Amino acid sequence: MTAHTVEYIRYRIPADRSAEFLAAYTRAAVPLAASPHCVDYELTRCEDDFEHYILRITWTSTKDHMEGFRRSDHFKEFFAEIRPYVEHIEEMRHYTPTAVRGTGASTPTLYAWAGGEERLARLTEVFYEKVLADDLLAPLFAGLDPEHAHHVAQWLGEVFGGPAHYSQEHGGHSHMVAKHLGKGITEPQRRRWVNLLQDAADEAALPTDAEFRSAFAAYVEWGTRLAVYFSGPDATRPTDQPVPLWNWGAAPPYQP
Ligand code: HEM
Repeated sequence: MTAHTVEYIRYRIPADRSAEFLAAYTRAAVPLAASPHCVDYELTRCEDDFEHYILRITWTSTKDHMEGFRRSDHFKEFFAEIRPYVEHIEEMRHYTPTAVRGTGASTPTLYAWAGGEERLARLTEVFYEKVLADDLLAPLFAGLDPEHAHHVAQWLGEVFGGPAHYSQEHGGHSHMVAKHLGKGITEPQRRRWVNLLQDAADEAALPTDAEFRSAFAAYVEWGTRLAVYFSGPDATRPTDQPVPLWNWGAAPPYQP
């Protein structure tokens, strides 16, 4: 779990000042968003009592908030806008996220959207038929375990938000990565793997909408480049990590 902290600031703003309050916060949000210590923020208004507002700010840590943001020029700009409302604050405290968190089902997982277990099984079946008939890839997969296609379908299913069968039955991320150690995958082989998987996605009738295919392609690009790295001379078996969970939209940049 991350060390992020969530600050809640509860305001009670007299009804006749709410328009200027919202306008001030719209301006204050600019330096707030510009702070490298701010992860995200949201100001919400109570539906039952319009005078009540809650501002939620996720900080990289309490220390970053108190010693980074509070001493920065961003804070000076921010505070200049919201100073008139400080007297209307009812609570201003930091909260530590607990393990009870998650997302709801309002957006289907990539797994569900793709067509679930059956469609991914079809994908890998078609794909490995192509791989075994391919001049560049067939030598890498000589003597392939007949269960391989099924295992890769389980892996993809878990990555795309489906059941955790791969982790439960095979050992998770480091187990999968270790399967590539020492294979010496070349860039032309990686590119061929990507191309054949995209062809297989068409043949196995995976959804063709732009959103699904861009998320799918992004994962395949990411995963194959990792496979090349871990198959190379400098790689060692990584420590145990959870299976990566891929989602819709852009992935955030990797920041160690
Ligand atoms: C998104 C990219 C990739 C994914 C998700 C993936 C997935 C997997 C998984 C789950 C296994 C282990 C299967 C098992 O547990 O039995 C595996 C093994 C393997 N993968 Fe990949 N892989 C990827 C990229 C690549 C690429 C680019 C190549 C080569 C061009 C490759 C070649 C192999 C080989 C040779 C094995 C070992 C097969 C064996 O057991 O003999 N993989 N891969």
